[in-house]
Amino acid sequence: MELVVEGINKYYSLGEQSYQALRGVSARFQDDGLVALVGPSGSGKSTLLHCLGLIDPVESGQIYFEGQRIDSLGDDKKSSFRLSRFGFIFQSYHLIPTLSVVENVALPAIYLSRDVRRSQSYAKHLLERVGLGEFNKRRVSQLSGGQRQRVAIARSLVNRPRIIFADEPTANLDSSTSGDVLDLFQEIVAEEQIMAIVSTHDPEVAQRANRIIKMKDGQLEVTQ
Ligand SMILES: Nc1ncnc2c1ncn2[C@@H]1O[C@H](COP(=O)(O)OP(=O)(O)OP(=O)(O)O)[C@@H](O)[C@H]1O
Repeated sequence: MELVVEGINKYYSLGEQSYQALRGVSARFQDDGLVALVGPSGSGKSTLLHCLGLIDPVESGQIYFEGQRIDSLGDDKKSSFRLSRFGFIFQSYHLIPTLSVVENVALPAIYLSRDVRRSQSYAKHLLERVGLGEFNKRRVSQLSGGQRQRVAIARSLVNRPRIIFADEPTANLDSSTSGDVLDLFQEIVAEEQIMAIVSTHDPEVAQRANRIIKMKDGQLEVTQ
């Protein structure tokens, strides 16, 4: 699959001033497997992931998925596009503590108005896949960090996405747990032929990547 960005600019307003976090970013991703987005703190990695994943709007420039322009979709179309094609994994998991593990995993499917029972049954299958089959009914607060990130991986897969955006997925994990979570993630991404764009400071992620993209001051520095 192909994701193309052309000249995107993103500003944050800071009181009366504005700060330009992305400066004319252009890139083409095509069946790239695991892509690592690296660069110093504040260089714009999270901002770029949020914009590519249609979580945040861009001020100018265009984003195309399989040739279709997606940044200019209306709000409803944008969110159903995002839910059905993209999955997300965050540094601090973003799981809902009042829901059970299986309910968390099924949630993006429920948001797409999919059948609740079928969504939960697929969620259970995904939890087996990430090694948490026995934890379906637990609350998220009863899980370790590594287990929470496995739940988040399962959740990112529930709508069978084409692209997963992961924002520093191992930043809160110790190195041995990170290694295990990355092994699993890498395996699933390859099996399902999903493209994964991962922002990271973790050299282990970069080592595993099929492609490394470097950011500096809101721009792409070097692509390989
Ligand atoms: N909501 C916001 N409001 C104002 N400025 C922001 C906001 N979010 C990010 N920024 C600024 O935009 C720039 C890019 O931030 P971003 O979080 O994308 O960087 P990053 O490369 O992901 O950093 P890190 O590696 O520390 O996570 C930074 O200068 C940051 O201070």
